[in-house]
This record gives sequence, C-alpha cells and structure tokens, in this order.
Amino acid sequence: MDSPAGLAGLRACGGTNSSNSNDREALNDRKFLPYDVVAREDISPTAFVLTVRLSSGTKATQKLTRSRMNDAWAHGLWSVEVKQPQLQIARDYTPLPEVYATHTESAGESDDDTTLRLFVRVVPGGEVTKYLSRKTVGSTIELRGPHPSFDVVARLGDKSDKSRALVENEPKKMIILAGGTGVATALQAVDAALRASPTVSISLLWANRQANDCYGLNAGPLPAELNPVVRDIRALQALYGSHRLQVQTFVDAERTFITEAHVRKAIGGSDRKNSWFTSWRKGEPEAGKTPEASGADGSCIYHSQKKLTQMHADPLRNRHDGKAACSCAEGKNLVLVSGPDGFIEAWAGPKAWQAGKERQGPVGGILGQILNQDPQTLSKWQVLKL
Ligand SMILES: Cc1cc2nc3c(=O)[nH]c(=O)nc-3n(C[C@H](O)[C@H](O)[C@H](O)COP(=O)(O)OP(=O)(O)OC[C@H]3O[C@@H](n4cnc5c(N)ncnc54)[C@H](O)[C@@H]3O)c2cc1C
Repeated sequence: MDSPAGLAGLRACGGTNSSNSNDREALNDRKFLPYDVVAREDISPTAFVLTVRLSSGTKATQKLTRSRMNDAWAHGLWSVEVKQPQLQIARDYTPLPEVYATHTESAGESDDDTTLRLFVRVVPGGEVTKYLSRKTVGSTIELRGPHPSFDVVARLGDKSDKSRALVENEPKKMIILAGGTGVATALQAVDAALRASPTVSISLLWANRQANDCYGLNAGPLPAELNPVVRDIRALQALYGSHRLQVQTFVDAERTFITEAHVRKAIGGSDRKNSWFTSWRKGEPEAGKTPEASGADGSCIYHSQKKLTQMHADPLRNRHDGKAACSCAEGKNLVLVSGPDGFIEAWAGPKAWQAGKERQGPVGGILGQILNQDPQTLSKWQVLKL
C-alpha cells in the first residue's frame, strides 16, 4: 500500500463539474458523499470492519452507485477514499469483497445495494484512522471513488468477458504476500481470480502482529465466533475449495514470519520436478522454452515487464465489447505483495514516483533476487506491489 502520508492518500477534496445530478449523487471519484455506518465489528482494540451504505438518494442514484461498484468489482482491485472533514484530508481504503452475501440473505444481490465493508487498522498518530475508530452504528462518513488499481484477471490471461478460454485452458498461479490490512487487497484479488477461472490456484501468506488478527483460520470455532476477515477467507475456501485457496498465517508475537523458503515453495508448487524452480536451482532453462516462447508481447499493457515498471494502475476494461485487450499468447502467474511500505520494499523493492504518481518501479527485494536469476521465471511471473 502507498505511504499514508503520501500524495496518493492526499488527493484534493473537490466537487464535480458534471451537470448530471444522478452522476454527482451516486458514488463518483470527484465528490465525497455521505455513507451511513450500518454495522461495526471489532477484531482487536486497533482493528475493525465498518459496514457502510449510501445515506440517501433516489432509487436511480442508488442503482447508479451499484452499477459503478459492479464495474469496480469486475475490474478486480480498487479502493475508495474516506475524508476526515475537520482536517480536509482523505485516505484510501480497500472494500472487502462481497463474500458477506454468502453469510446474509439480502446483501449484495439487489441492483440498488450500495453496501461496502472497510477493514481499518488504527495507526499510532494516524488522523483518519483515529477519526474512523470513533465511528459507530448510526454515524456518517464521507466517501468517493472507485479508484481502480490492477486488473489481476487480465494479467492472468483473461482477454474479455466473452472469451474466458485463455484462463480456463491454462492453469495459473497467484501467490499473495499480505501484511496486516493488506489482506483486504488480497481478498479482492482472490475473489476476482477464483470467480474468473476454475484453473487459477492461490497461495495466500498472511502476516499479522497478533494471533487474534487471524484466529480460527485453520480449524476450530464456528463461523459466528470468527472475526469478519477470517470468516470471509473461510467462506471463500468453502465456495472455491481450500485446494484452490491455500492460506498460511504468520504472527509476529509468536515469532513466525514469512520466509524466502515459504515463497520459493509456493512458486515452485507441488510438481517440483517440472517447475521453473527446479530449472533455476540447476541453473538450466526449461527444455524448449525461451522468454519469447511465453508469448508475452513487449507492447502489451498487461504483460510487458518493462511497461509494468511505469504503471500506476490498469485501465478499466470495456467488459461488453468482446474485443481482446491484449494479443499475447498467454497470461502470467502473479506474485502480489500487499501491506505497509516496509513490507513491500523488503519483498519486492520500493515503488517509484514519476510524474506525480506512484509507479511500480523495478522488482527488487527478496522476490527480485528469486525471479531475476532466471529469465524463464521472469517470462512467466509478474510481481505487483499493491
Ligand atoms: C490504495 C490503498 C488502499 C488502502 N487500503 C487500506 C485498508 O483497506 N485498510 C487500512 O487500514 N488502510 C488502508 N490503506 C492505508 C490508509 O490509506 C491510510 O494510509 C492509513 O489508514 C493511515 O491513515 P491515517 O490518516 O490514520 O495516518 P496518517 O496520519 O497518514 O499517518 C500517521 C503516522 O502513521 C504512520 N503510518 C500510517 N500508516 C501506517 C501503516 N500502515 N503502518 C505503519 N505506520 C503507518 C505514518 O507514517 C505516520 O507517521 C490503504 C492505502 C492505499 C494507498
């Protein structure tokens, strides 16, 4: 995640020039709109999930909000900004995927449901998180968005809504290294990828400070006793199969940490004999494979490694025209790194500022060491710093 005090977290709080009042009063990326807090679930003294809904508006603005949320969910990764009105500052938060629709009967199903769930951790001295920590059911907060981030499904190989064949024919892997609330972005990616294709499998490595942040993930308590994030992960596993969403948790307080060995194992997968990892260990390229054989087009916005270093986010795809967004022969496996700046830097190197936007920059850190040693590996995997 970006530096909270960085420019990405401090977009100007302005209005919209649009003449269309529905447009202005439905969720939009220019004007902040009031949302009611309709539920609050505390995970620990410093972490909680707020469930919010558009405060007012006509049926038309609610439907338009819902339609914009649907576009954002179709895109995959996205965030909204929350404004602290006294200080006139805003910060980004990542809506948790609508897995709650599997826990409740009504939510997420109607065409005017504007519900969003935000997972927030209070940071010491943090202005917006302090403000949000005081919010209870009946409070109002102001939101704008959606702000699209990366389109993980396109990067895995999907070309359009009408042509899912690419992803379905080619098993793809996604490895996610998540630190703390970085799990919100991880869950967006999990939901988007598993929904898109039955042949994507995911390994989520989730690091937390305290055990109760991820308590009950691997066994034990009934869903009602679980915190909302753990409950969502279990619901996703129930929906798609725990073989497709493997989760390992690590707890600082218990001195368990994600290590390079965990990541190598996740990338190498179970069939070590035929994996790129074995080739890399032997210092040999995989038989018959060259970087070009992966089919990645150097000009493709989704699959060119060079282009990725310059990118801030992926454009929204036109989900209905059926046109291929890229002409690469195949997609990429993905390593997603989502968490505080220090976490991202250690695993994947720092992001880079350019022309007022935070770009991906080259892959460094531990993943850089792993991946850059073998061109075959680089041709098949992409790292996204989130
Ligand atoms: C795209 C995006 C999505 C995000 N999604 C979420 C989300 O779903 N949930 C969530 O809780 N946060 C999320 N964040 C981070 C969030 O935007 C804020 O930066 C964070 O909540 C702190 O805001 P603040 O105003 O309370 O702290 P600030 O007033 O900005 O910072 C106060 C102090 O705390 C330090 N600090 C701030 N954040 C952290 C941190 N994470 N770890 C360690 N020190 C920190 C700062 O360096 C500073 O010294 C996201 C950020 C981005 C860019």
